[in-house]
Amino acid sequence: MSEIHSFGNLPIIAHSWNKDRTQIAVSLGKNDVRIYQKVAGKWKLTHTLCEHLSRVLAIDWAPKTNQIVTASADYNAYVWTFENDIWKPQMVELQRTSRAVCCAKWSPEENKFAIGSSDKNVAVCYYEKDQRFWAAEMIKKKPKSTVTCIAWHPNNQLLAIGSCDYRCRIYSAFVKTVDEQARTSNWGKITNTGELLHEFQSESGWIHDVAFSPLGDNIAWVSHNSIIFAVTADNPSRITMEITSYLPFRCIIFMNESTIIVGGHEFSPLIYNYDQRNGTIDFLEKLDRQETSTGRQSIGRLFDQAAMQTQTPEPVSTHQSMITQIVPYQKENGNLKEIVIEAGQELRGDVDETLTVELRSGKAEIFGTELAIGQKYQFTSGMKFAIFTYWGCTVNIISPHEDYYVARDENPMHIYLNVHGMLEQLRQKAETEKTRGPRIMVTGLPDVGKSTVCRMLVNWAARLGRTPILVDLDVGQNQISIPGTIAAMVVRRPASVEEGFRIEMPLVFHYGYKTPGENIGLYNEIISSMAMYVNIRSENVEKSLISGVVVNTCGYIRQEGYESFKHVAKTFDVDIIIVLDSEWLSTKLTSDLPGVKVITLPKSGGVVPKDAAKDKFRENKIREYFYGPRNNICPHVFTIEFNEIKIYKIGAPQIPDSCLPAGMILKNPYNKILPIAASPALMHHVLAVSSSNDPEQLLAKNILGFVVVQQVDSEKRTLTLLSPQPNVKNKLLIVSDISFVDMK
Ligand SMILES: Nc1ncnc2c1ncn2[C@@H]1O[C@H](COP(=O)(O)OP(=O)(O)OP(=O)(O)O)[C@@H](O)[C@H]1O
Repeated sequence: MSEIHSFGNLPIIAHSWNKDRTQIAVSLGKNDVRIYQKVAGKWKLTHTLCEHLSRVLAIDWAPKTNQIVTASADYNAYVWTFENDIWKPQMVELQRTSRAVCCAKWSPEENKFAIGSSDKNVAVCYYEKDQRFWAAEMIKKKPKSTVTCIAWHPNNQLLAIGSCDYRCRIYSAFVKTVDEQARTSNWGKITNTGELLHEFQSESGWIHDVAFSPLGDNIAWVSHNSIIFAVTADNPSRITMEITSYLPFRCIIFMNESTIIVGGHEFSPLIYNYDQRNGTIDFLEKLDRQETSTGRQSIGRLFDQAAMQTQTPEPVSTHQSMITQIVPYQKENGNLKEIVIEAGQELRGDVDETLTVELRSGKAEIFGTELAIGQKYQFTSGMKFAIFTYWGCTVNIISPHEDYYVARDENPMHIYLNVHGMLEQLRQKAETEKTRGPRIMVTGLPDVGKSTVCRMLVNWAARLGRTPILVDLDVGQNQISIPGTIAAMVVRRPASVEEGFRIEMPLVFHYGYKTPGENIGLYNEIISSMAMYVNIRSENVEKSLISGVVVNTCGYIRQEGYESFKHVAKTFDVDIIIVLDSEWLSTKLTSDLPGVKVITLPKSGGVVPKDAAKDKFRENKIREYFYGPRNNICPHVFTIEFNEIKIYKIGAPQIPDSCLPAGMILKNPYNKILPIAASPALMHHVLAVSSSNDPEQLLAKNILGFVVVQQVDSEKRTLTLLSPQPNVKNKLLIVSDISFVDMK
């Protein structure tokens, strides 16, 4: 789809948009720059910038600082600042430039810009605050001919230029005065301004335009001989080129890391794909889908008398003449930002739509999982993350929103790391003394980061080759299994940044509710069963014994909840209790559990109550169970007869003794195993498939998996089930209070 904006009949030599695309600055090949503003859907000329004495060849409007740089054939460049409804010019001090200034571009951070000129000069310009003028640092190793184009690397410190000596060069554009420190780059070490890092030889065409990809890993340029060139930072010695049969190209941009758009004398923008791995550039499509190449025809017609005489009507094309420049109008993937995170700081994100993170240099981790350099991690709506760096790092973030920030507040990560250090010492001691490794329970009020601390502790342990057992007793938001269960697993490798733990052979017990308070007796009983299995595993596998156990709890601390904490501590025989952000709780636990070491830790400022998001989280967790973390699994839907399965409910309602038949005493109703008949009341409920064949053992045995009731046909006496398996592995099912409506 194309939109046409018209600014008269003269060719547009250069143009640049303001930040929100409501204004545009154009050069129509004269010595002025015209600024148009959209008023009631029409472009209205609002300002004319008159200071140049000759043709304006380049314009760049810095979106954030709202400054415009213009370059002209009058050998000058000006920076225009908008004050009191007037654009005020200030000349740039380009002392050694005595030919036309052909190109000018702001750096991504807009604290400097670069210009290129016909007398082979390239200058990086910045504002001298003390003396209040725009100074220029000239690049010494200059090209051997006119500098025609400039592109900035997203890291703000590398500059690519193309020139008429058929070469494309990458220079360091680090300027001491404005750049705090030199950044790392995958194109080589950045040092002083003008250091030449790469020189790429093109065939034999003047280079008209050059571009870096959004992440800066690739560079591409076009030359007058209709060739597209591209190089990737991973292999800078290999220049990929595509010799095309089109008319010469004048401009090039990257849409993403591999998609390139070129334009020029052909009238229509063309899309190509650059495959860095295979070293190929392949044509994809014409953006302006014309049947015939209008540029070729009109040029042909200039020399073709016969054609002129017959006066064939000019074919209609969106572009009626050469394409001089391509500028992104609306970015599909939001803005890319390079962010430097200082040592000990955390970058936190609460994702609105989608967000991509890439570690460019240094070391960093997300909740204890190390990030790999160059790998892109994607987060979707509602996800939270925190990138912590112990040594300092640089990351690229692509997000359509500003849904991330670098936290400057006091960060408890060092304290958490110290706890990990202490646990590791205990493991080493256990290893030498052939005893048991540490068993930790993490408690606290709701939403203080308990699950996150557990995740970090087991991730750090796994990174050292340990295999701790993670036990998650959080029935509302279990990290291992679906809501309404408690679960345990051996952690052999750190959790995936995007998908969490890789769940291999988890041990899962059915509970059936999202808070322990719904049936605290049942909750405590299944905790006892779980503890028994975990103890057996630890005692029988030496590595597990040494690596220890990390138990996550619910934030349920009412009277019975507190008693439940003590029950957990006793059944799992924990040595250390970590209490997050609650002096009251740690004091009480210290006095009630004298043999256990209680440590109080602060909560992270990044943890925020997620009440509204909890239901969404639960729904996502169940969806993930059936459809996979990336929606890449296709579950089964099948029908089963009522008599093929037996459904049970655990826990009878508490009935006052006065309501029971005389003499009858209802003992422990919380763990009563009640057979129930299949009925429409089961619709959308999760059913846990027990590993037991004996109904009496339903409480003591673990769960094999889950199904969801999608339909109940009382007439045909059938149930339609959503299931990860094509059948139900066992015939005894336990109904859960948790439901899932499959909207897919
Ligand atoms: N440092 C951090 N920066 C940003 N977000 C964080 C940080 N630590 C944790 N979070 C996020 O805060 C939310 C709450 O954390 P978490 O689930 O660990 O708390 P909890 O105490 O276990 O909650 P609950 O009581 O519901 O079990 C989660 O979405 C988690 O990803």
